[in-house]
Amino acid sequence: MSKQVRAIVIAGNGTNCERETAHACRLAGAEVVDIVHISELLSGRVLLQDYHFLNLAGGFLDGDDLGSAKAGANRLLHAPIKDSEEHLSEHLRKFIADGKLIMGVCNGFQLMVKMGLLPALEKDFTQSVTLTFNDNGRFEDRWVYLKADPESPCIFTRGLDGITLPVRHGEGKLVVESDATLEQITAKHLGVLQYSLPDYSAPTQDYPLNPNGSTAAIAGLCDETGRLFGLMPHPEAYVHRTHHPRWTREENLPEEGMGLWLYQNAVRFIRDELL
Ligand SMILES: NC(=O)CC[C@H](N)C(=O)O
Repeated sequence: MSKQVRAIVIAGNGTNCERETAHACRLAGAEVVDIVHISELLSGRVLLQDYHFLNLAGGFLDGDDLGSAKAGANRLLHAPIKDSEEHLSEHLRKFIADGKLIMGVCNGFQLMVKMGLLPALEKDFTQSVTLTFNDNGRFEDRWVYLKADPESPCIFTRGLDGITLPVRHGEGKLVVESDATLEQITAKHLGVLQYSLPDYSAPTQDYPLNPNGSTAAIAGLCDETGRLFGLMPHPEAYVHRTHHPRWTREENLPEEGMGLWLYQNAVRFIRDELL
C-alpha cells in the first residue's frame, strides 16, 4: 500500500451523513476516501483491510426499527461474506487487531455500542451499554458544549479541552448495564466527552445542556486503546467557521470548525503510526 491515508465511509440501509463524513476526512488530509455501500463489503468486492480509518456515519439505519442501529449491528456481526466461509465480523476483528481506527457518529455510535465495540470492556463484541430514548421522549436538534477528558486514551480528542458541536437524535441517552460498568468506564477514562456547561468547566445533567439525560453526562466513548471512538454529536457538521450558528456575531471562533479537529487527529495518528 502506498503512503496514503485511506478512509472508508459505510453507506446504505438508511445512513444519511456519508457525504459530509467523507468531506471531513478529505479536509483533514486523508488522500483516499471511499463511500462504500454495506452490500459492497458483504459481497467481498471491497475489503476493509485496504483502509486505515473506518467511518460509521449518522442516519436512520433500518428506520430505527427495533431501536436505533440494532438491526444494523446484527447484520455486521452475523452476515457472511458472499461465496466465502468468512464473516464480515472476522474482517472487522482483524482491522481492529491491526491497530486501525474506527469512529462512529450518532447512528454510527449507536451501531458501535450495540455491536459491543464500545466501550469494549469485555473483548470480542460483548455489549455492556446502550443508547436509548432521550429523557424527554423527543428528537433533539441543538448545539451542545462538550468537555474532553485530558486523561483519556482517546486518539481523536488529543489536545482538546472543550468543543461545541450539534446533536440531532432521538436515542442518545447512554445507559450502562451495571454500576461496575460505569466504574470501569470512569476509572479507565473511556467516557471521553461529556455534555458540559458553556465554559467547559464541569459536566452537567441539566436539560438542555445535556439533551438526553445520559448517564454521567457521557456524549462520547472510546475503548482502552483509544483507537475506537463514538459520539452522539456530529463533528462532520462543524468543519468550517461558518457552520457555527453564531459565526457572524461571535469573535474568536477558529477558522476551522471544531469537529474537524477530531478527523485531523485521526489522520495525524495514521501518518505517524500506521504508514
Ligand atoms: N443523526 C442520527 O444519526 C440519528 C440517530 C438515530 N436515528 C436517532 O434518532 O437517535
